Order: sequence, then structure tokens, then C-alpha cells
Amino acid sequence: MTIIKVADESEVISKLSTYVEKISNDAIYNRGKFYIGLSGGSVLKFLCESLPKINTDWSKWTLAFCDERVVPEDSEDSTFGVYKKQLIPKTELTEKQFIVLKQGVSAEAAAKDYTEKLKLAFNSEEFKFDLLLLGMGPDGHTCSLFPGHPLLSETILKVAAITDSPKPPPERITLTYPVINAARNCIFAISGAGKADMVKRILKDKEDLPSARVKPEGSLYWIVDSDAAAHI
Ligand SMILES: O=C1O[C@H](COP(=O)(O)O)[C@@H](O)[C@H](O)[C@H]1O
Repeated sequence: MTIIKVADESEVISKLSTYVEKISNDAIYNRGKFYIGLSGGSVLKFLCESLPKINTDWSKWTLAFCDERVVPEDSEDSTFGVYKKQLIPKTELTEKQFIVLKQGVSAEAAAKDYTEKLKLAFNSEEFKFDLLLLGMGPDGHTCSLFPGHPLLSETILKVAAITDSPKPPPERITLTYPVINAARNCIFAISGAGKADMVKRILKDKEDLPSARVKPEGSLYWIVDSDAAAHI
């Protein structure tokens, strides 16, 4: 694990640009494609600012979601809805490159459908992402994997439904650890004093919280600004 401490949110954003540019270009050079998993919450804002700055072959990108809320695409809670408005117009990406949630079905049906879409995208039963961009909530959750939730032990499903998310909205789908931990790279991007206690509990005290269970086969990076890193 590599912990990268930076001054502030703007440096989190520029560090993210550097890493995503390098990892995407390495993947495209070595395998001709780049598979990335995006998160919502604060990471969404960081990515909408950092991704347009990078130099890459956008046509080789396939973008999926580490988690997504089961809401209409035009809802402000829809993670894809925000990327559609705030990222796509600033890059050469097209909507077709995003693997999106099926609309108008239950969380369980959406998770099954998302699994099938990932099988097609990867042309495999194994979903090996080049990069997952992750956020961490103040309770230590990542993706839609929350402390104490039974989904933390999921080993069969690759994409699971959750209908009792403690953070609204309650219905979501999420990648599970077998997929997360198969990734070639995972990056957490964390900013602000509101995350400082949890950053300490995970990175210093090594508490067994959802974000601490991200231990990919590949590389793990935590980009943390000085407010979030205040206690480590
Ligand atoms: O609900 C969610 O929360 C986490 C963390 O969000 P943050 O705003 O505290 O950074 C996010 O990573 C996840 O994708 C999202 O659905």
C-alpha cells in the first residue's frame, strides 16, 4: 500500500490525474483497452475535475461503476447521471462507453443485469479492472459496502444488491470484494477533516472496516490531503 499525502483537495485532484493518466496509458499500451470503475460521492467531484485534464486515448476506455444507486438516471442521486452531465461533455467519452444500471427494475434484477453487462464487456466471467477509483465514507464504507453488513462476506456474487443502505438512497448495487480485490489498481481519494478520524482508524489503527478490506492483487494507493491525514 502506498499512502500519498498532499496539501489540499486541489492536490488530490491533480495527483488523481497523474495516476489515472499513467495507469490508463499503461493498460492501453499493454492490453489495448482500459477498464475503470468509478465511484460516487466526493470522488465523483474529484473525477469530473481531474479526468478532463489527462492525456489518453479515450476511445479505449470502458467505464463501469463501483456502486450505483437504484434511482432514475435523471435523479440527482444517480452517479451515472452526474458523470453524464459533468464529465462526458468535457472529454471525448461517449455514453456508450459507460456500463449503466438497468432502469425501472428492482435492485436485485439490476445487480443481475449489471453482472451480465460486465461479462459482455470483459468477455469473461472474471472482471479484472485496470483501476477502481474509490471513496470512503466517514463510517468507513466504500462502494456500497457498509460496516457490519452481511454483504461484507459475499464471495459468490460479483455484483450484489443492497436494499437497506444506511446512507440514502437505500437501494443500490455494488461490486463485491472478489471483484474489488482482483483489480490491478485501486485508488482511494480522500479529502477533508470529516474523514480524519476514519483515516486514522483504517490506516494507523488497522481496524477491520469495509475500506480496510480493500486489498487488491495489484497496487493500492491512498491519496489523502492534510486535513484527512491529520491523525496519521
Ligand atoms: O454513497 C456513497 O458513498 C461513498 C463515499 O462518499 P463520500 O462522499 O463520503 O466520499 C462513495 O464512494 C460511493 O460511491 C457512494 O455511492
